[in-house]
Amino acid sequence: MLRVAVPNKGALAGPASEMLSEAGYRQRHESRDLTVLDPNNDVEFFFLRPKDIPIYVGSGELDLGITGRDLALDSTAPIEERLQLGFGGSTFRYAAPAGREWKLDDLAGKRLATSYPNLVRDDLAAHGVEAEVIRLDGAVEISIQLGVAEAIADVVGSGRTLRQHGLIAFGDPICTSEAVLVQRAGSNGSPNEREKAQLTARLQGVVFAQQYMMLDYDCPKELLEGAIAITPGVESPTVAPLAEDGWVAVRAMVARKHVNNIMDELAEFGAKAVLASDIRSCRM
Ligand SMILES: Nc1ncnc2c1ncn2[C@@H]1O[C@H](COP(=O)(O)OP(=O)(O)OP(=O)(O)O)[C@@H](O)[C@H]1O
Ligand SMILES: O=P(O)(O)OC[C@H]1O[C@H](OP(=O)(O)OP(=O)(O)O)[C@H](O)[C@@H]1O
Ligand SMILES: [Mg+2]
Repeated sequence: MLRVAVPNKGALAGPASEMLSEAGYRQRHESRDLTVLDPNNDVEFFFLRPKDIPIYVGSGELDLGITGRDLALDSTAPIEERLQLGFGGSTFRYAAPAGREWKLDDLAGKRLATSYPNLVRDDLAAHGVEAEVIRLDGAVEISIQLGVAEAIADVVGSGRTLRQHGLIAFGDPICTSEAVLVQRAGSNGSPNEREKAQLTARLQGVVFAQQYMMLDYDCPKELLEGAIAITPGVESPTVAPLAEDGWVAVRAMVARKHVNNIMDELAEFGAKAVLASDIRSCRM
């Protein structure tokens, strides 16, 4: 039986469970449940703190886990990314009081508060900056005001928390994060590889389905070549004859973020009845 770790709280918990449900797995109904057995799929899910998930997966006790790339990098556990899941996007950045220009070198000799001390120490070392790293559990943005640090390094989503505390991000992002499926480092080809590959493929199907849409349209035959250039699909589009002579129906997957531009372009080009629909899941 495959044993899989899922975030039990925080920004990643809801979307991770939704993605697993969409991929056909049983998820918990009670937020206090710490395990769920899915006998049909031969998987047991363990609901754990996202920060702890690299430890369980790195020890080999659990086969796969969902966590944030930033948390995975901060952990010293031997784990590797198997799949990017496309949600929980954030950047991890240095920040300090607004009102002056900050550069990375300005951190030399300063106290820097963070919940991700390893990630920060590695980045400071890579830039040759020596600063004192103060480890806090959360609410890091308030630490400067409270006098324990001169600067911070923290997760930035919308940027609202930084603004609210009069802070400004500076320097290149230390890390660009999203939710990732992780496994123990070097465990590809382990005895349960087939089961791990199946869960990975199912999640990949949902990730693709969320990032793509299906486009259908009618196209005059003489414009087909140009229309295919606009919607080349993933492999190549499906083209089928229409009852009316001189027309074909075209079906192709397009990236969700470009769908409206592509629909405008097709309509301008001479396509008719351009329809966009959601994809629930797929295997590529
Ligand atoms: N505001 C946000 N927007 C997007 N992703 C976020 C945001 N906050 C956190 N994350 C992501 O979620 C993960 C951290 O999750 P979470 O906040 O649940 O952990 P935690 O801070 O260790 O736990 P807690 O805050 O409950 O003590 C990281 O991968 C981070 O990049
Ligand atoms: O840029 P924003 O959209 O404002 O989000 C960023 C904030 O969200 C996270 O905090 P969380 O809610 O996890 O609380 P924590 O500080 O206790 O970890 C993160 O640590 C930042 O504080
Ligand atoms: Mg948090």
